Amino acid sequence: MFDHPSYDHHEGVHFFEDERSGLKAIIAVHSTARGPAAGGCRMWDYDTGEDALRDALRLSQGMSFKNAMADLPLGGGKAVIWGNSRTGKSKELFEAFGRAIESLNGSYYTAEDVGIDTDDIAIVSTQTKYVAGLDTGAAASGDPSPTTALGVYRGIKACAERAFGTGDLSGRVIAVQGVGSVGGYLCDHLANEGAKLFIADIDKVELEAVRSRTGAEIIAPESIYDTDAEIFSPNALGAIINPQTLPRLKAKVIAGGANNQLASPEMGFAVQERGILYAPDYVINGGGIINVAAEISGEYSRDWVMTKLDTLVDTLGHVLDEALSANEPTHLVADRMARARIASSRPA
Ligand SMILES: NC(=O)c1ccc[n+]([C@@H]2O[C@H](COP(=O)([O-])OP(=O)(O)OC[C@H]3O[C@@H](n4cnc5c(N)ncnc54)[C@H](O)[C@@H]3O)[C@@H](O)[C@H]2O)c1
Repeated sequence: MFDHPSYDHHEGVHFFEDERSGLKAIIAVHSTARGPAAGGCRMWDYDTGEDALRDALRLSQGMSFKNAMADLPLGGGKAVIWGNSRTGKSKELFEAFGRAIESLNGSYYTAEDVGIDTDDIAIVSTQTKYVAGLDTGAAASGDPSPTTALGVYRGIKACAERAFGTGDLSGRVIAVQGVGSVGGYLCDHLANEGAKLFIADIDKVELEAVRSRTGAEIIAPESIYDTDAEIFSPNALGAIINPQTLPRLKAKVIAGGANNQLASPEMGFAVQERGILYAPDYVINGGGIINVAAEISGEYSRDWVMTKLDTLVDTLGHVLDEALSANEPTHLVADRMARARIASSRPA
């Protein structure tokens, strides 16, 4: 574990198996320097346990950085459940997962991520109080996706302002990869402002729903990288900016909600070399965790969430401006800022 390429001084990496329900889960706690680790749970049918581990390690580190950049009193962690979210869910599985979280005594809070919905989280909450993203309850914050999407939309405008001289998106051609929870809400915002949308997804039902709401044009999933778009917005899975896809992109901006968009840090340099402005994913997609943090605080306030979102958009602007003026890749500037924020919170 200590030599794993994605291991970054994680405080704890926990493996859980429950034979009765079939649960196989990994909970990675990257840092609790700023507060309890918080980050969603992803359910995915990984090819190997190694793939699941790599995802848990990378996503949890991303959460530390994300929570720091959103200026939240939270550390970073993430859970992955190894299984098919369409066929592998059961009450027993999420109860076992809830017990796993409870056994960590509050060092990790969970919520929704890919493959997990509010019904699943409600079952988890019967076994542990270290859970957020609930639909009901005194401080319930519900689905974080609309707030994530709002932050991504505002972040895209901040990028457009720097790349095109105006944040106005009317008439801008935008390719959106993934129109699930975040991508779907995002398309609504973009279409409302008059952007011309191309959308791709492997889920035909979601695609059709978004097309009929927004008038977007549907593109085959593999062709989205070749679309003649000014902005590319990834809102599906990670590692989609890689040596195979980057040369195909025509966009001047990459800005979307997906986690871990760069296949490797080197891709951040390659993106800059191509003259593309990249919004670091864990900065632009911090809206959802802000919404979740309001729930964890025990007293949900929409005003507090919106104020934090304003600050987040400003922080993204600082990252972009610093990178542009120092001629540095944006991911490097964001990483430096995030690590400095975490280090300054660590008890002496
Ligand atoms: N939900 C949130 O609040 C939140 C917050 C921060 C980051 N994120 C990240 O945003 C991304 C999307 O999250 P979500 O909650 O919308 O998940 P989701 O499961 O609702 O949506 C993901 C969509 O991507 C599609 N997809 C999968 N593979 C694809 C492919 N090869 N090409 C095109 N589309 C594909 C899926 O069919 C699905 O519609 C994830 O990377 C997630 O980690 C989500």
